[in-house]
Amino acid sequence: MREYNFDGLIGPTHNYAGLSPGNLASQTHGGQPSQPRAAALQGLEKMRFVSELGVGQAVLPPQPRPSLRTLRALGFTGSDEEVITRAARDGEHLLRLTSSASAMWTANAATVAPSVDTADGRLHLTPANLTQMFHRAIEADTTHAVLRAIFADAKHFQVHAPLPGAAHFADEGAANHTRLFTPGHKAVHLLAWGRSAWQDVKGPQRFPARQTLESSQALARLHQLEPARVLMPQQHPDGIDAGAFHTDVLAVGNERFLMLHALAFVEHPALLASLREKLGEAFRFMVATDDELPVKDAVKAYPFNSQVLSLPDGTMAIIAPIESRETPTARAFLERVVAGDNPVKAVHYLDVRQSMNNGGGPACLRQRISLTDAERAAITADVFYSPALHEALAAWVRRHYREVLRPEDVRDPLLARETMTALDELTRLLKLGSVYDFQQ
Ligand SMILES: NCCC[C@H](NC(=O)CCC(=O)O)C(=O)O
Repeated sequence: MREYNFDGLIGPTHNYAGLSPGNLASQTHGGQPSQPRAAALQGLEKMRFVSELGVGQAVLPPQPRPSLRTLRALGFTGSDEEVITRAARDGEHLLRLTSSASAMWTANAATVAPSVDTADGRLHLTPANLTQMFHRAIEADTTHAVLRAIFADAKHFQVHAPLPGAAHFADEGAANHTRLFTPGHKAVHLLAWGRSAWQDVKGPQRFPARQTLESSQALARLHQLEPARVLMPQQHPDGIDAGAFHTDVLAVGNERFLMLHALAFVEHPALLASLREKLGEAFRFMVATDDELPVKDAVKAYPFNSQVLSLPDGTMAIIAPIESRETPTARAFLERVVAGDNPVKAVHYLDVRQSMNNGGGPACLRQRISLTDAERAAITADVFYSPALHEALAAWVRRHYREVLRPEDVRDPLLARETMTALDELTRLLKLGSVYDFQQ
């Protein structure tokens, strides 16, 4: 098995609309101009870096925005241009909600269980319904279509439908999922959650908890995971109230290593004890206390939203956002990790600032999918990273993306046209077939 990081290609409408309460970066940068072209190229550079480390890399496409399908479903009629002009008359907010390039954060696209962990020996994927935030909920249908197109071979893959219902089964995908394993032990899946639909659990006071316990339970069932190898910790309500809207803002794990902030989970010492019991002596962890790394710094600098990657030489490397190098407490923690008794031997700081300014670090930008050789061979879409694909995608970005997008630009009907032209070309470049509603 080899892990592939499926990064979201940042879409042409990348903008700062302040859409996510509880996500402090989104709130802070709302209304500022964005740089879609630079954003997409930053994302591609991260893919290049990861690939050059010898780690599997692949790409997932952006989604059509503004979502004309959504605007039509809300009653705006006429040609594409008329739909946008009419929606703009009702104010900019609806256009902002339907123009977000938020599908770039593919950690939220789905939750995945590799075939070694599932009862039927197939790889299971469930697109996240993202019902907690309207601008993200409209991603689910297209994500489902894209995953069905890529993971089409039913012998190897099962792509489930997004979880049904609204608030009860709110699901944010792999941002709340961590898979850990040690030699000689089966993998353990951590499926975290922030609130319960039915049980009386103390949740955050200030900001919304996005994922429910009941969703995590449904994912464990759908993916046919062995119940004894699943743990469902609660995200710490104080962590959520400090801006950790997803688990991956305060915790990240890989194979036999987990690093976390003390406010990532409720009762983290008990969680670490059960992990030690399930994974044995080889399991390693590093906890940052609030004294060492104030949660405010962790939310601002995102050291836990790093990618922890297994390298071909058996060691691990951390890909952290440059904000973590600029924040002394975050940097000191990462340096302590590298010096500690664990497999991490290096930390690399990368610039994904365009995405960071909306609350998405290196880990948010990727969906981890472990594939056997046979599974990889069953995928016919051209989504696996290569220097040639990089060149083609960078040229595509330069051809189609605007340099700057101001908040009021979402009113421009040309933006939708440009995006459709770009995405239509992209589906051919990636050999995806017709996955978008405007292609039907
Ligand atoms: N995993 C990181 C997700 C970040 C994402 N941000 C946003 O949607 C901000 C969009 C805006 O405000 O323009 C979110 O909060 O779900």
